[in-house]
Amino acid sequence: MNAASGSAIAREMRVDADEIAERKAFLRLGEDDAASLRAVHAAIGAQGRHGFSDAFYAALRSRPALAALLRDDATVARLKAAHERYFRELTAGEYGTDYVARRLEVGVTHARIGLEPKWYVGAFREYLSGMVDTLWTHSGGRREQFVPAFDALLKVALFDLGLTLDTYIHADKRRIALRDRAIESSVNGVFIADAGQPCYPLIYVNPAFERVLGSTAGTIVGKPCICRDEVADGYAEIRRAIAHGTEGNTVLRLRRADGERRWIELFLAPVRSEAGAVTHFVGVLNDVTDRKDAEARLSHLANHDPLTGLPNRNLLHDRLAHAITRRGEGLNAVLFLDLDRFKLINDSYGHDVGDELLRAVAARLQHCLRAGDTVARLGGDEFVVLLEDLPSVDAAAAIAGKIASRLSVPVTVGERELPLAASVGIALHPRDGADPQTLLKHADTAMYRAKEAGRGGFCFFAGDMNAQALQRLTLENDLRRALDNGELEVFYQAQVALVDGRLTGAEALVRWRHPEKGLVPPAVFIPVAEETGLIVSLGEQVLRAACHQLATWQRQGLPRLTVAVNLSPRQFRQPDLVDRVAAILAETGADPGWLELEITESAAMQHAEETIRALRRLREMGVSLAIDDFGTGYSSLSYLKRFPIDKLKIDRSFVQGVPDNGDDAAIVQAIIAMARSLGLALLAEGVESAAQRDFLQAQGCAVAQGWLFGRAVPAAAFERDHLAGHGA
Ligand SMILES: Nc1nc2c(ncn2[C@@H]2O[C@H](COP(=O)(O)O[C@H]3[C@@H](O)[C@H](n4cnc5c(=O)[nH]c(N)nc54)O[C@@H]3COP(=O)(O)O)[C@@H](O)[C@H]2O)c(=O)[nH]1
Repeated sequence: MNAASGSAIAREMRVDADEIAERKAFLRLGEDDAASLRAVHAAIGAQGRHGFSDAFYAALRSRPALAALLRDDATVARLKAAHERYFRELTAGEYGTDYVARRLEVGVTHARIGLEPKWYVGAFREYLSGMVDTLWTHSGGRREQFVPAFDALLKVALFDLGLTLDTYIHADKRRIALRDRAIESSVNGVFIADAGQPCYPLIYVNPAFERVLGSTAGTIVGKPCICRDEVADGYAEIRRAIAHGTEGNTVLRLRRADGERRWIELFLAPVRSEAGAVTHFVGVLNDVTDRKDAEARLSHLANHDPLTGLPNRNLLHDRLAHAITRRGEGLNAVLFLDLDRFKLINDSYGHDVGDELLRAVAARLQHCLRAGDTVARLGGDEFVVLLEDLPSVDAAAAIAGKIASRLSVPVTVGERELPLAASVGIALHPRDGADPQTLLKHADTAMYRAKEAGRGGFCFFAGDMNAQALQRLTLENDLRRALDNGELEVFYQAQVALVDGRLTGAEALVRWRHPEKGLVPPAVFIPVAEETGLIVSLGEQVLRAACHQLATWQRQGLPRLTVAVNLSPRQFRQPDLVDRVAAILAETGADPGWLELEITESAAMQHAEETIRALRRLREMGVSLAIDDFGTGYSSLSYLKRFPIDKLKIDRSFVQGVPDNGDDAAIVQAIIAMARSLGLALLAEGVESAAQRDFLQAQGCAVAQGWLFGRAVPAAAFERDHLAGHGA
């Protein structure tokens, strides 16, 4: 209770004039009593002037419990002043509303400082006893004077005592009422459950509790607080707290009265009797559904790929770590997937199409796996599948095969049918690693091996792959240096007319003169260059060198010959390829009519329409065009007819089989017939024997290239071997 004025307290306690009159009447405190006291007032007042208060408070402070309350000298000084005032008023004979108000104020002050009624009553006795002697002396030992005065003093003292004790009761009531109103006004749901009954029935719930759970107190008070068979998540913590009589808190998924499921955070604490026994539980609860939803959204964002909704690297990592620690008999397989040629699709058709393709891949992967398997996207076109507790290596292979096969079916995006293929690398736990990083790294390494082995397949990790990966990295670094240091050289291999062995042209073939390793064959470094993108600058160096060379041969007055330069698929996909070729021709002064550009059949078919446009522009510049490795891809004849090309180069894998291998012979014959019907020139690659040469010539192939006519050699050797006597 705060320091309210006595009259305000009186109003609150309803101690008005009528109440005062009733109290006085019951005590028989009347005017004659007032007169008796007024008669002794002066004598008693004199007693108060002689250090009565000091002695009184010294007596009070001698009791340890009171000394603790009266430790503060300022408070004691204030109390003494009030006490002396009271002393003056007690026998003054005025016991109306002002007097009452002051008494109530004193009671409130006592209650506020924590002076319990027992101390107050005891102290009051001390106070009164001190007056008896004064009264007796003042009466001069006359009973008829002493008794009325003492009786009047007793009545006033009891009148005061009653008022003061009522202020204590009122202060308690007020405190309890405030607590009740605070609990009722709380925004947190509050309940009290009876700890002495089975299932701890609710005995009180506040309005916020009703709002949170959508039920009225009438329907839930008396109902069990913790259901006997409740096993839902979160209840265990509450059961534990109840069993140990301790505090507990948890978050529960509860169903509101209207059926809606909400997340409720609950704090529970035991309420103990004075003897320490748990008699009740008090609980505070809140609806934390919005917070939980936000947390769930954040956690989803942190753990999932926004494009496909699949788990991301984080979550994969967690699941993989969990799978590793789980003790099981089976194997865990990490499948690292990379889409073949995805970048090409993305670059050619735009990111929207690329995104659509990735979503389709995600859906296919999920479709062909069990619910317990994890499909994650790491970014770009990299996906990882985690298969837990597999019975055997074969099971991993079977699933990898299934994935590769499902991902080999083209995806339709809008009106486009996009070719699809994925290379899959597999690492097994525990065989290939004991932690997520190692397993992922090894699966990645195996994936590269799968890619090298031919796209659209899968490959298990093998112990020596890391060494190979390192070798490959070294090769890549060396190649970068080689490009800067001019370690690449262009060799030339002769192309001859079969009818008379006359030189018709040369193929420019790159060689790498490695400072330590010597001559490195292109089959070793071209795939690395292609994968890393270095092929673009490598290809340009070769084209520039070949154009310089042919410009030199032109200036030497040689009869016209074509110099064929390979264009890698990646180079061919460069949007400014045609401008680059034109710039190199201009820079070197080479005659475009002497230049032939070779693109592989598969590169040409990948983007047939774009290919046609690029080839047309090159053709318009006067450059001739050849399809390399013909027969190894799956050319669409309709496209082939539309390609503005001049020549087909029969792949050496077919040439090698002729004339003995019937299949190869049939293929070579079919290619020759096709070229003839399309009006295209022909060249057979890889002719090593006279028998091959004769067969090809007999079938109508006019020009060939191969070791039979000469290996690829530096320009000077080529001039010596093939151009001597022709002006070089
Ligand atoms: N993008 C570029 N690719 C290039 C470039 N230079 C070469 N390459 C490609 O590298 C692959 C291997 O080339 P290489 O080792 O030079 O092999 C070529 C010939 O040496 C070889 N050949 C020629 N005759 C014979 C023969 O009788 N037998 C036999 N076993 N091999 C022979 O064939 C290769 C030429 O192939 P192709 O280009 O398909 O005509 C190879 O794929 C090259 O294309 C470059 O500058 N850029």
